[in-house]
Amino acid sequence: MKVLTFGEALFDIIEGSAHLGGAPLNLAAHLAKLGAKPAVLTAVGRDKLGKILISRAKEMGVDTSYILIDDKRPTGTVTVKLEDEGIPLFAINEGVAWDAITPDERRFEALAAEEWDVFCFGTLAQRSEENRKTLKRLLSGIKAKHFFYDVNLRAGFYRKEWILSSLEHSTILKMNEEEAVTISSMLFGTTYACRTLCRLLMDRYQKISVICITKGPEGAAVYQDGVYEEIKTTPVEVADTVGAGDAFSAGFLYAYLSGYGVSKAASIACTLGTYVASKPGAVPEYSEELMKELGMRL
Ligand SMILES: OC[C@H]1O[C@](O)(CO)[C@@H](O)[C@@H]1O
Repeated sequence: MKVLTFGEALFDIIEGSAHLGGAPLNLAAHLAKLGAKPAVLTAVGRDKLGKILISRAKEMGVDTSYILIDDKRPTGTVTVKLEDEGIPLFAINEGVAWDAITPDERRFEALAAEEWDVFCFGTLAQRSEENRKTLKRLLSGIKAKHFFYDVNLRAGFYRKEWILSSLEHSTILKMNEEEAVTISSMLFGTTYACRTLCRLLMDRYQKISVICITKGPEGAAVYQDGVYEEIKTTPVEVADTVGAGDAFSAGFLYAYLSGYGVSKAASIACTLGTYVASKPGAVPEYSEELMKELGMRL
């Protein structure tokens, strides 16, 4: 399974300790752990953190050949404050390496020459003009069976026009419950229930064939071919919810692209997302128990 993710790669500083982070990198790391072959198109600085990030990503089985090195900007960092129930508040530094993901012609050609199973992107990296340009080129130049858009809104770093153009290009859409409320009022001027929102989005965006909505401890919902289904998850004690959504995405994509139906894929995704919420950071080690469970279900 060949996956390309595009966007931020960084370190989350959660209560003083550094963890690998950035939704596209988290997603790739989980996909690699599950057995896919993910590559990340991002940028780090020519600094110590950048070196560590690349070597950790490599160790986990992520293809780092599209991680660009920026001579001027530092590797991205995010300070994460945890609110009640491990809900994170992000202070996302600006002017960092992943704000200028600008591959040269040779790299663009290499990316366009490959056949990807899925190309994954989000909203945050679109905060810079350089990245919006790169993304535009990728969305029209890359050969991928699926275009996975994780809405993943971060306060202060999204605009309606970026979301609308992202929706135009996606075939699989993922958001959480709060993002569903934002999207609903942004697009339709009112807060529709998730089921109605899914139907309206699919009527409007012909390319979208699957929508996932994560609901924290409640589990998730998945919508395909007019069928809306809710998947329950077993609640856990939460360490922090950082990266739980990214782990959900990885579990869903891995299972769905392996040929499982959307409800089974969403259930596996919930297992992985819940596990990540129970551990500090976005990409914790997998326990024996988790691997056994995934092994039995995949
Ligand atoms: O990508 C932006 C932020 O969101 C996360 O990916 C979690 O979903 C963090 O690791 C990162 O700081």
